[in-house]
Amino acid sequence: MLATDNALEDAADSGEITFTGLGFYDDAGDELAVEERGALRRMQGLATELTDVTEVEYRQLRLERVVLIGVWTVGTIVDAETSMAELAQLAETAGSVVLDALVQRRDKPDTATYVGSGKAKELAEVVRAAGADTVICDGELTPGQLRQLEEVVKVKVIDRTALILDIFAQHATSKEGKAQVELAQLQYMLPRLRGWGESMSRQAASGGRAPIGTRGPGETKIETDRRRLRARIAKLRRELREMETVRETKRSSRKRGEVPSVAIAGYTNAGKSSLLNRLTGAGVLVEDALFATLDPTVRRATLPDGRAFTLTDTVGFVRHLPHQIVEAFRSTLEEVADADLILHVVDGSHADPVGQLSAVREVLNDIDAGDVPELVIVNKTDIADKTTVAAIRRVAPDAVCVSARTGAGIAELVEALATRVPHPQVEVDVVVPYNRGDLVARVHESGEVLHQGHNATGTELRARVSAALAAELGAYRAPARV
Ligand SMILES: Nc1nc2c(ncn2[C@@H]2O[C@H](COP(=O)(O)OP(=O)(O)OP(=O)(O)O)[C@@H](O)[C@H]2O)c(=O)[nH]1
Ligand SMILES: [Mg+2]
Repeated sequence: MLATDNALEDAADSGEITFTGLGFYDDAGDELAVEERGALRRMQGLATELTDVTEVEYRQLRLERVVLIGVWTVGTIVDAETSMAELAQLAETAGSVVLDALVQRRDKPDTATYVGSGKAKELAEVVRAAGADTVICDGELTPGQLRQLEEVVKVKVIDRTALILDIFAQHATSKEGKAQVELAQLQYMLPRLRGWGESMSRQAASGGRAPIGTRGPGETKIETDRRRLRARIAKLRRELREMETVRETKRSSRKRGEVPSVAIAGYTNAGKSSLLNRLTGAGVLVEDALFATLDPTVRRATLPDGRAFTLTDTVGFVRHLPHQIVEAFRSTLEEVADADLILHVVDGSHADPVGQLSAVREVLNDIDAGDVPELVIVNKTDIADKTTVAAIRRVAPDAVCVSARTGAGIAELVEALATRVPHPQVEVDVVVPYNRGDLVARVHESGEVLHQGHNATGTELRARVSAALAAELGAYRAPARV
């Protein structure tokens, strides 16, 4: 385990630095957070009674008993199964019970009803027999496809993007996280908006434009909704920009300290938070659920040689992460793009870790983090099979194998970190007067001390430090030795 500061810098976006003694986040605290989350889920269905609700509200109603449907266009049957298993896991994370799952082999999804018309009828039958209230499709559907499939199956139809957005909405806790998710949801909803349970909007939905005479002062509900949505989007954008400024300030103050930063990234549920906990004893929420972590958590850690760095836990990635999410979370994801090193955690026990590796790299490129040095960590080696681990090592030969659960390989990981975390750039040889103890402390904190001694005028230090700190020390350069 790495040494950690007790005064840990908490959730980078809370707008303030919270000091969390290690006892604060103990195991019991984690359980509590998980329990609270469950309670939140159970409260989701309150709006079920509404009869005249907008599309936005309607899509947010509880998903309870669901049937999954997928179109399998490319790849092997195993790929199709992995994809459906992930959809099932996402659905369960959102709080639903998966009753059945169907896959259809097609060259491309049907333009009208996503699956072919015959399959849609079969799906309707399965839905009826199982008593399901929702169908979830394994892809992103057009508004038209959603509506037409709904007409056949007679229950609510949502797509994978909406499902992921729903999970994010349930898991967001910080003010910024909530605002980011809401923004993503509204952007998803806007083009899909249609009234629900109201004749005017029904007309609009089936006929496209509302008939002449129904516009103007007697504006249709859908138009009012659209206007309300746009206003809300603008407001959220403004608020997020302000929060971003706060985050920027904090990040640049961290940068000024010139402590190298390491970001933990990877597919959702890979064990990123577990690894952070294992490395720092930080007590970050770990849950066998997708997207357990949405807010970046920054911890300070020290390498065995005394060098300090920051370690950031981040939101997990997923195949085809909805672009609305990437957009909305761009500012938090920038923490990753700004890092000196990315620890790319991959779940060695998963069915397709190599696919996950490339899905994550795609998102990293998307957020301009493609050039940041990356160290692949194969996690869960306690339950992974050897051939899978070997397959990962073929695509990532430098990968370090660990188990965050048992602690196996963690010592090797710390060693790898020690060689990868960048060393301070400038060597200085100074005598710091005794009244500048603050400077000496900073050299110890962010630099590497090569030699320390004391003389009549002050503390003699030979050390490697950042360029910024070297400049501050410039006034105390040691007299040339004879
Ligand atoms: N067997 C085993 N399970 C692990 C290991 N590391 C993590 N897990 C489990 O994997 C699940 C996910 O762990 P998290 O640490 O929450 O994963 P994450 O990557 O932070 O997930 P998100 O924040 O949801 O993206 C939890 O149930 C952990 O207990 C490991 O080394 N071995
Ligand atoms: Mg996590």
